[in-house]
Amino acid sequence: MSSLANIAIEVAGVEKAFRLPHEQRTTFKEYFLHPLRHTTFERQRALSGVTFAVEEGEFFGIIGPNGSGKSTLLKVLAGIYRQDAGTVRVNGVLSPFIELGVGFNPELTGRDNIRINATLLGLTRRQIRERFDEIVGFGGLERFIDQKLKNFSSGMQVRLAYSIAIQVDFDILMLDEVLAVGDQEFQERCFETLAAIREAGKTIVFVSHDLGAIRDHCDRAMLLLDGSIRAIGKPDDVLSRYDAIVHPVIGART
Ligand SMILES: Nc1ncnc2c1ncn2[C@@H]1O[C@H](COP(=O)(O)OP(=O)(O)OP(=O)(O)O)[C@@H](O)[C@H]1O
Repeated sequence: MSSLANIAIEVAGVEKAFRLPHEQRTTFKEYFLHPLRHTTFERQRALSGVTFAVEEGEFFGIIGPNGSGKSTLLKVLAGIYRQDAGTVRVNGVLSPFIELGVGFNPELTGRDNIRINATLLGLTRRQIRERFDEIVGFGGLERFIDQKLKNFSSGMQVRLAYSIAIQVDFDILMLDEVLAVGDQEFQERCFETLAAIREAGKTIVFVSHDLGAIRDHCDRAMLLLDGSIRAIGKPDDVLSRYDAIVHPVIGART
């Protein structure tokens, strides 16, 4: 393991569960028969004993089936959720890039949304002015920028959100399944920017169901299953493990 100075993210023994309410009374009759019966809660475990580290400058991929805990983990890293147990250490400025388009207002134009979203992400007025054309240009949104956001397709909204987010100064960029809705050409340009971000020594944590992208771009990958780490290492090895777990019968035949 590298010295701590080279570690961007260090996670040790992280646990996270959600409380899911169960309403016991569903009808008026039940309400009158059992007026004191309360809502009960079921604990939904989302992360269990999660321990790993990401080195500075790494392009680190996280994969796993739906509901395996990937987004919860990113939200714990970002401090949006507090873990129930364990420690999280983040060395450097984390991009607030967790769910694209947070703060977007569908009733406002693309132009106004850039101003608001970029302000929320920490850019000054002057930075927004200076970087405005680059944001619009990267998103290829020149023709749409004065239209209301509700008229943007979901792909266009993602283009806009991504274009703003990469203008924010950060050391660690977290992407949660955000490129999936972009078209092929936009995705390729995004991966070019990600390569440049990495060249600049910054760290990228990339959650995706696009296993090809994980294989092609990540230095290392991690497989989450039911909130636990099932594999971590070279993308090819982790993808094989994923395949063996998700398609065990096929895996057994090959
Ligand atoms: N806010 C929440 N309240 C209650 N349960 C939640 C909440 N967020 C996530 N969960 C539960 O935690 C588990 C992990 O969910 P999470 O969204 O982290 O999975 P994921 O791997 O990101 O899934 P996906 O690939 O579908 O995006 C799931 O069982 C989910 O139902």
